[in-house]
Amino acid sequence: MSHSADPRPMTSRRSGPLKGEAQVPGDKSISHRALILGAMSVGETRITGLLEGQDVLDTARAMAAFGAQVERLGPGEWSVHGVGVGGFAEPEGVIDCGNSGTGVRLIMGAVATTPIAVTFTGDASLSRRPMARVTDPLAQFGADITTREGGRLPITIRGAADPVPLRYRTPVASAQIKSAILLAGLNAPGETVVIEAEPTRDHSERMLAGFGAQIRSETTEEGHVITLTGRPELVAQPVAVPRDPSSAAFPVAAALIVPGSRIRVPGVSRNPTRDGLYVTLLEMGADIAFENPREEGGEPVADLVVRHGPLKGVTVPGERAASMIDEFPILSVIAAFAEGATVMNGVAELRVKESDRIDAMARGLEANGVRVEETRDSMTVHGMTSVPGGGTAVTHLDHRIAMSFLILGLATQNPVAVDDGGPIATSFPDFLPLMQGLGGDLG
Ligand SMILES: O=C(O)C1=C[C@@H](OP(=O)(O)O)[C@@H](O)[C@H](O)C1
Ligand SMILES: C=C(OP(=O)(O)O)C(=O)O
Repeated sequence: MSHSADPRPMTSRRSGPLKGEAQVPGDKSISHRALILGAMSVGETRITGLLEGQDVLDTARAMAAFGAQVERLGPGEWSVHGVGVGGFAEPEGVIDCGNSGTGVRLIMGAVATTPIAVTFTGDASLSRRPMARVTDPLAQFGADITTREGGRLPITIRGAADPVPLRYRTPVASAQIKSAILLAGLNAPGETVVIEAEPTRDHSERMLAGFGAQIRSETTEEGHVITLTGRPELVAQPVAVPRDPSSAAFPVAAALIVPGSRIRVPGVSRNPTRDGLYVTLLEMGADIAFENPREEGGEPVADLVVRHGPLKGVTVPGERAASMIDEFPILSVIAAFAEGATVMNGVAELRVKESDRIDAMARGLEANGVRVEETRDSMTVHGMTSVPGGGTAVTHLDHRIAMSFLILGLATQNPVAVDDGGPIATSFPDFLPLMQGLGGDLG
């Protein structure tokens, strides 16, 4: 929900060794998709391990507004009785997606081929983010779409009564664009095809197949090609949401930079399309063991055991960016403690997230004594043996910026403050108690 809550300043301080087990929340990407696909299915979808962050709660509310029966049965346990593909009813009010790019872009896709009129809104951050990347292809299905100037929210979509399928090459590596098109393609006759230059997170493809859609992915000379056959009957499925590797990155980072730490983070998704941070950390020399590798809810998972140790700077190739796109803010914090420079290439997309994450990280790190260089699509962090801290980071309604700087302060000489930790609740509501439980001095 968009709300203008008062800012919640938070501070973190140099801490003793972090110890114990970090039970991080359910994966945010899979949680949104479980609710949306549940709502587009026939029958009851039971979800366990759902992330109960504000982004996902906003998606749950939207599904109820379209006529699905959405019920919370217990912590992380939800039931969705769907209305079937093409079965969404016109909602009475606007659909407010709060802070969530995934929520608004996927739901816009899901309504674009159903003949209902829906107006979407979001908070100040979401209202600044580009939406034409999704509304342009959705219009090609036959939807009638009006946006605020510059393709921004609020947006009204009148879904196509007689949709035509689409063949579309995505202009930027984005699972949200791909997923919006696939969800729209569900109610278009024939084959909808998405072509991406670099593979992006594949949860939509895995889950659509699990719900009974005919979908295939192949790598051709055109790129990574996903083909969906429209008008399936989606069949309700139990969904066990694995723990979020993007949330796990915060306690993992803390253990890597606070001397003497050793923590365990159980049940984290190791989906290869989400694994780039962990590949990078191993290259930096991080001491991370992946124990008990197994399959849970259709995703590879493992228990992470992380120990503090020396790290060295590396160059992260641009081709890896999509598989760790949300982890660059926390990587730039880890990089501040590595020997030498860490160069992050091909990261222009960071400029259109909840905030301009290159700018937010660069300014915040500089305020804490770390040297950073940036270009339009790269960032270089110069590591140091002792990081001064003592600064305040501006978080710009961005949960990952807030969490990244609070982790920084656990290992700096002086405390690190953030102007507003409120947005952390969008993706990791128990971040503070979880980090305090490991021994972190923050709040
Ligand atoms: O599809 C998804 O669930 C997501 C895709 C990514 O966004 P883009 O598609 O804009 O890269 C990522 O940053 C976001 O947190 C979640
Ligand atoms: C970019 C993110 O989310 P979204 O695009 O869904 O707002 C994120 O969680 O880092």
